[in-house]
Amino acid sequence: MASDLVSAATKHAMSLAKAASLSSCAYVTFLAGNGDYVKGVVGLAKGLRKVKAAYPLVVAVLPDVPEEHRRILVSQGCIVREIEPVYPPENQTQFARAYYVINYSKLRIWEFVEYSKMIYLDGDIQVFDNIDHLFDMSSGYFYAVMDCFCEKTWSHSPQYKIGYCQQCPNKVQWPVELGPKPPLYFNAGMFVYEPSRPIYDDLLQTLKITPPTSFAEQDFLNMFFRDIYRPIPPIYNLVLAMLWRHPENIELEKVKVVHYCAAGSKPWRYTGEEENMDREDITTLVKQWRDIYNDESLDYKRTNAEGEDVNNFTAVLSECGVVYYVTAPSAA
Ligand SMILES: O=c1ccn([C@@H]2O[C@H](COP(=O)(O)OP(=O)(O)O)[C@@H](O)[C@H]2O)c(=O)[nH]1
Ligand SMILES: OC[C@H]1O[C@H](O[C@@H]2[C@@H](O)[C@H](O)[C@@H](O)[C@H](O)[C@@H]2O)[C@H](O)[C@@H](O)[C@H]1O
Ligand SMILES: [Mn+2]
Repeated sequence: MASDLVSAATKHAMSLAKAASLSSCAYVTFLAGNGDYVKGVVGLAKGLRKVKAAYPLVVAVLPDVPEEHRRILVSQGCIVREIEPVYPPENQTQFARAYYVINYSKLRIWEFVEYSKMIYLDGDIQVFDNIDHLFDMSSGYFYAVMDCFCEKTWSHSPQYKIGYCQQCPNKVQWPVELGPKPPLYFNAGMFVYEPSRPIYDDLLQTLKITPPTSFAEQDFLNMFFRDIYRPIPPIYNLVLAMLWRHPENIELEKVKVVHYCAAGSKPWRYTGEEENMDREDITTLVKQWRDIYNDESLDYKRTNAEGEDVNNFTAVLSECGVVYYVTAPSAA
């Protein structure tokens, strides 16, 4: 009995793996620790399913992500890939947020060369409209949405100190005495990129000789990809602070991707107490995230070639000790 199941599972996993390798695009996110960000990733997996994304969601997990969280992600149709941490050189830098040091591990996703193009999404992002078309953009560039420098998290920067922001470059001109205007700067919570072994090796080699800075891997990626960075519209990564810092640049009804990065905005731990968190647009966006997260109809249903629900199949397998991470053809 168990041996039949195992051979069936092997065949099933191999057919799915073959299907996944044919579709050389995928979404990818990053998960670290044993805390509640796993809820963000589950919400993202369900959101991609709701918009009928055509590609799987790969989750790059650090070794400290517990087995139970990995099972939850597999049960939601995710492809779970363990990565080793990446640390910046020894430094005295004060990161904008202390935990940013773990975000350098995101660089491992350049090693996922079985995919020709990937869209990286932070675990605190939700996709409310299909964005598969972004995979069709010209290759050879790094696509991401421009960030905003107006939040207190930027108070260390010359931009913040003089009130300059790339979102409104004519409001406060960049003073000549500060030298050339800073190049366009992207938010690293969402980007379209091409995995590549040579670029991966170059990233890690370059990191070894690059002193860390406040926004950790985001600063590093902006420096590294400066020459091929192409801005894409903010509808693809609404950094929430834009709603109160640059509302003139945002048409909320057209936004496809929301990034819950403002302090206090993580939907799975939202209380509404922090600054700006009582805004109607924020409470609405948090509810929209929670509606998806709590929608059981969006849970992943594993089916075989005959379309039969095989969820119990996975459960039975795990009972007889066979735990495998099925590479599903699509998390959606
Ligand atoms: O404890 C943590 C902190 C961060 N992350 C991952 O790292 C990303 C970047 O961190 P965060 O989104 O909190 O930064 P922000 O965009 O809010 O500055 C998160 O979205 C998660 O994917 C994680 O998995 N566990
Ligand atoms: O490790 C650095 C992080 O830097 C970025 O977050 C920041 C940035 O967006 C600021 O502009 C905001 O003011 C701030 O709130 C927000 O946390 C990325 O979202 C995240 O993925 C990660 O790269
Ligand atoms: Mn984020």
